[in-house]
Amino acid sequence: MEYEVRVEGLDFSYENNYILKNINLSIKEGSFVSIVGPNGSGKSTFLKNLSRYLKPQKGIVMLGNDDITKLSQKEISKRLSVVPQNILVEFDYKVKDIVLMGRHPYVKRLKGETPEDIKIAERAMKYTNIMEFSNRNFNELSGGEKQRVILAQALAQQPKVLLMDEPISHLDLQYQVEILDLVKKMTLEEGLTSIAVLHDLNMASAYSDYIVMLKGGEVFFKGEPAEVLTIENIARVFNTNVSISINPATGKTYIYPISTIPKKKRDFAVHIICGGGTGVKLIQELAAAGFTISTGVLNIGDSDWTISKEYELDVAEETPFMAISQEAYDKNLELALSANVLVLLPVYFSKANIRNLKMLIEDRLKDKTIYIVENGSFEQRDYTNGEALSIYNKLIDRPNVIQIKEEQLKEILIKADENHDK
Ligand SMILES: Nc1ncnc2c1ncn2[C@@H]1O[C@H](COP(=O)(O)OP(=O)(O)OP(=O)(O)O)[C@@H](O)[C@H]1O
Repeated sequence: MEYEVRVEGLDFSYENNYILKNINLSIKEGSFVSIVGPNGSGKSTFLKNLSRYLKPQKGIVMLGNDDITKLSQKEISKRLSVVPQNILVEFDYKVKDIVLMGRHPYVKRLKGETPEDIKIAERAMKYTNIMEFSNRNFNELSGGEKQRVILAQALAQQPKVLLMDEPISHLDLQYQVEILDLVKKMTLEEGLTSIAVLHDLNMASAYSDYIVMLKGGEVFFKGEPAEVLTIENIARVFNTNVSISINPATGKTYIYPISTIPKKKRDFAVHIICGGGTGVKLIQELAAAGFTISTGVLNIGDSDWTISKEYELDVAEETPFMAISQEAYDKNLELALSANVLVLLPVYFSKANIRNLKMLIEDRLKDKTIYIVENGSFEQRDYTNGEALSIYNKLIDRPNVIQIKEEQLKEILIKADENHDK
């Protein structure tokens, strides 16, 4: 398969300060790729390594079939153009001259621009809707107008690859959509490969074929928008609670941030048996609703463990890959006993964590309401040769156990809390 941009084993550091670590990516020709990640995660540094403005200490960047280090600056400029984050134009050039500078890689020495160059620059100005101020001085323009001029210059370069660092940060909504529509159209119709640093995850979701999520200079997740922009991934990378839905108009993932300030602090305590990421969404929702939450037994480093720690919950924990010890079991039971209700999420059971299930049939918990969330068949989650299934079957027959869908859980717990307060 032909790849327009390929990055292999790229490491970059400023002096001894490692910024990018072992980046590997293959970006297909004609795709729209967004680079997302928190401030300081290395997005701009990564783009600068792609354009050879910065040179990686390790690894290679391929443009088509060529190693970028083997190409001359002029050759790179014919294939790749950059819309930088900070636009600095020291001399007060006219807009049309700045756009025409995009033709420099093509201009033959002593010959100057040809009528063809001028036509291409004008087309780029029309595309970006800046014709009306083509005779004005660049430094008089607003931030958004400047951003469009720089994009026009980049397009006048007729690149195969367009790198954009926060290209819509200064634009109002109309121009955000216009510019991203324009770039998207060029990827679809002209095979342009576009790689953009975007802060707005909803814009990234709407326009990208592929998203790369950086954290601490490493690729944390990459893939199609719906695979990358999940509640769990956003919580881990941005330390932020979001809820996600599918935009009915576009079919794309839509992200809503959730304030972490609980509307009401509740004494009502919920102990959640989870693991492997099954608890992330519920923990966020219940924490946002003000519940007192505990979790267990979770292996240290598991995504449910990580989010529990971020929310400073009480967690019964165990060393990774170890079976639940007596000590962890006792802590889990202690948390379960002090909670008002228990919740069992659809986790996989193996010999290592089967004690989480066994605990729920302890006599001491027979008066505690246990909500069980099932999302398929328990058999598929049983890796204990039937031992877990037989405990589970006993459990669901108990009068204190209620089977429930996960989406009903929050409302039921809110009601349970209100009844409990009366
Ligand atoms: N010229 C430089 N010299 C030394 N350190 C730098 C330099 N430029 C950036 N850094 C550091 O490299 C890290 C990554 O910065 P970078 O600008 O790539 O992040 P970013 O993800 O684009 O951030 P933002 O979202 O804030 O624009 C930061 O810690 C930053 O302080």
